[in-house]
Amino acid sequence: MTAVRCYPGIKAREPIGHYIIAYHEPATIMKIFSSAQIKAADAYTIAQEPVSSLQLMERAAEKCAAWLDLHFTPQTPFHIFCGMGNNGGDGWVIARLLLKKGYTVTAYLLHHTTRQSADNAANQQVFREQYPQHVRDIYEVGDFPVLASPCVIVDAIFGTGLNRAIDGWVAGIIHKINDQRNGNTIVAIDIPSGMLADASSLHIPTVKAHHTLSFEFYKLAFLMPENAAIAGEVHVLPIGLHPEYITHTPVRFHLTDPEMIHTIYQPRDPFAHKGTYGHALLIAGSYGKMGAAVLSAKACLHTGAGLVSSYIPECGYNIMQIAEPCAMCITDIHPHYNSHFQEVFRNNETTDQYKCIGIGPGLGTETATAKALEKLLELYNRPMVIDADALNILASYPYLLRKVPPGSILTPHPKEFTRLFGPSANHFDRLELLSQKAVSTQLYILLKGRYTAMACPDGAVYFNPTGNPGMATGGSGDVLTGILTSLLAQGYSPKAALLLGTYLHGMAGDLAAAKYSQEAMAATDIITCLGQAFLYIKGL
Ligand SMILES: NC(=O)C1=CN([C@@H]2O[C@H](COP(=O)(O)OP(=O)(O)OC[C@H]3O[C@@H](n4cnc5c(N)ncnc54)[C@H](O)[C@@H]3O)[C@@H](O)[C@H]2O)[C@@H](O)CC1
Ligand SMILES: [K+]
Repeated sequence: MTAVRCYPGIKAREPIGHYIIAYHEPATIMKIFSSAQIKAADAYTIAQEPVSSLQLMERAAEKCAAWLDLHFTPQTPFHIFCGMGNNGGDGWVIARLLLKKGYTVTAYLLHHTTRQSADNAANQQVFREQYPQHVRDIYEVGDFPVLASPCVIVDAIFGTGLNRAIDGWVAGIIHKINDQRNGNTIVAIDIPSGMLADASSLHIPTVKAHHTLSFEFYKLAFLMPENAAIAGEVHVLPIGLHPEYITHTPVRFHLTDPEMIHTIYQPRDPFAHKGTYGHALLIAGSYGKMGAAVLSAKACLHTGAGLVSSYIPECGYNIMQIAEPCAMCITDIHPHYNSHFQEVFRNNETTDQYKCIGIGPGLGTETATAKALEKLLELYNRPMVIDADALNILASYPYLLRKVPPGSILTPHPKEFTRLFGPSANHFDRLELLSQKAVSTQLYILLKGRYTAMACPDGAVYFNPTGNPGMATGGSGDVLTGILTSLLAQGYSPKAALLLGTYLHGMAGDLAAAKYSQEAMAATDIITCLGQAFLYIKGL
């Protein structure tokens, strides 16, 4: 069983494999709520709607049972491990519903506490009365059953109510479940047991699920690279939590979605001329790395900038003119690297001419390049896009960061981020650091990854859902720099350019993977597919 992301008009479907991916209803899951907020949404729904907590649990379990029934057949035996809280309550209901559908089910109760939630107790009682021969009790690791493969293990031990690391014999049960991974399928209900929704679960015992059926929302933990091997494929199941709570509750973390991106996208003016959509300048390339300059210039053009100029070392002149005839070229006096690009901005006229500068792809970190960057930052005051070696220069001369024009976009990958801002103990700490730095510098900082995180100067962080591992290849980042520079040059605000550009980049990558495969696609294919991505976003 594999998850696929598909777009209209794309016939080939590329499995995304073990990466986290969700089927979702965008309007409801755009916000990432904390465990406390999810609990409050639950309570709000029960208070506002004619629905009891037991009915809500039944609704959630019905969604899970329907998902399981869609993906498995009654020939596959189910082993459902229930804890004492409401996650375990879900487990009892799922067990009952699957038995009704003709599945072979055994439900196990882990006696990890004497305090059972009321809804768990009610549903356990119903189950024990109806199916007494289908229940086993677990008091210690030795009670773990011998399971015949292939089977489905449903993890309903702990949900979002977990408040500390699992220890003792319950941790032993978690390890026993994980020992069954090969040849069986592990499906976690709401969140893999042991995983904390809002904090790092590094080095603590967690169920390692193949699939997670998450209620209504993504949890922040699912977006963290450190958890990719724990949650497996995440499937968000709407359970009808109250839309008013969802709409009105403020959150720091968001996931961008197609509808949101569609509202950001601005159709072109029918009376437009090439001056309408700005003149972008890309300062890039050095000897041996001219490809980076070409890729960023091409991506910039294919994202709609009116004019694109490429500032490159002398050695790259022919390469650029031949590879991209639509771009204009300015060459540096140095044959192999860029050393005097600040001289383009001798007067206000040239500063006005370039609506946005993108700097960094293949730039190199020569001292002369660093000096030119410092002078450029003193002369140019519009938001710019800073990537790759330009970021490495900022990391080597940290005082330069204060000179970057407010509203600029930095696009580090994790190693560049660490060089710039230092290491973090885990990905939650890194996310906090990312957000703090965006606030303190008043810059937009995009941290590349499976779910690229985009931190804004107001403290909000947006995660981008598009993209695939085929994009983990040289040149993808150069393409992103070109896209972002293009959108800024066209007059999009930095935030709009950031959200739209990153989404487009990932979507074009998904389209390229669907067409050529994740393995065979190259960064040039991302550029080729930008047109189709635009058409998709426009047509929504
Ligand atoms: N919020 C919602 O919208 C809904 C939530 N439901 C379920 O309710 C779950 C949350 O339920 P609860 O708040 O009851 O919490 P859980 O079911 O996650 O479990 C909490 C239980 O574990 C114990 N516990 C906590 N940390 C522990 C540790 N480290 N070691 C051992 N025991 C520990 C607690 O004392 C309590 O008994 C969700 O994950 C979801 O599965 C669904 O039933 C319906 C709707
Ligand atoms: K669980």
